[in-house]
Amino acid sequence: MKFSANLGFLWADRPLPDAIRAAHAAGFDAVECHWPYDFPAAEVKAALEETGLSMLGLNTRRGDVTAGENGLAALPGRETEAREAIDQSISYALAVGANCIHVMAGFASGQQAHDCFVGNLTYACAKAAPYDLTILIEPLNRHDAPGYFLTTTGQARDIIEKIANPILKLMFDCYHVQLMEGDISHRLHDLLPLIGHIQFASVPDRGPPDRGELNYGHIFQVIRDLGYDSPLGAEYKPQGMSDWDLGWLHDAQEL
Ligand SMILES: O=C(O)C(=O)[C@H](O)CO
Ligand SMILES: [Mg+2]
Repeated sequence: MKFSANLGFLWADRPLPDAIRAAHAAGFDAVECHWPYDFPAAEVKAALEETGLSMLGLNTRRGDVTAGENGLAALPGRETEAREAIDQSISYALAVGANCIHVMAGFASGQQAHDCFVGNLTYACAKAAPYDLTILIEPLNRHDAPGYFLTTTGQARDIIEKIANPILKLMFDCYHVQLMEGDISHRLHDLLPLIGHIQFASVPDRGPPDRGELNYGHIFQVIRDLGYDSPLGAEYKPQGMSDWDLGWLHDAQEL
């Protein structure tokens, strides 16, 4: 199996080009990031070319982070900013050769927020379609992101089916799904046609996948047996030296 290092959490203390080099040296097959916009795209692209890794995905910017914002796309009245953020993410993705853009919804609720999110995602799909990019939406769990608009795979499925554009897909983050809904194996099976990217971390501490309440040895095999062969995103937060032991990676790459 193949694995992507999420550089929003792994080697996050380094400039993004150096984090890409570290992920390559550690044996990852690909990388992905959160918000790369502080780093010149040319430097990121050069590090990708030097290592041979591809950048799988990046997120739209969150808005006013100092005010606690976590995305703009479901915020009624903020459509102009949300669409600028989408345009920015597409430009950056094209400049570095990234495949997927996660459009972040933000903290909101209700029908107006839903309509706003659908409108902005429809815009994102129309803008991204000529470039063979995938637009992702990701349910986040209520412990880490209380008040976030998108929280369950059912809600995401409804939105994806309503927009009905094949480039709009689900980011299935096993960590968030377990905290909100559980039943990971059945959900992976049922949602497979809608899934554009899979991420993972231990539950509940968001550490490496070789501990916690989920058995990733089993889940990785479920994913493999489903015929899903894109790299899986290691999106976890190492907290101590032992969390940097990548034995799990080398074992899982043999599956
Ligand atoms: O939080 C996550 O799981 C993500 O994947 C986002 O990209 C960052 O909020
Ligand atoms: Mg995630």
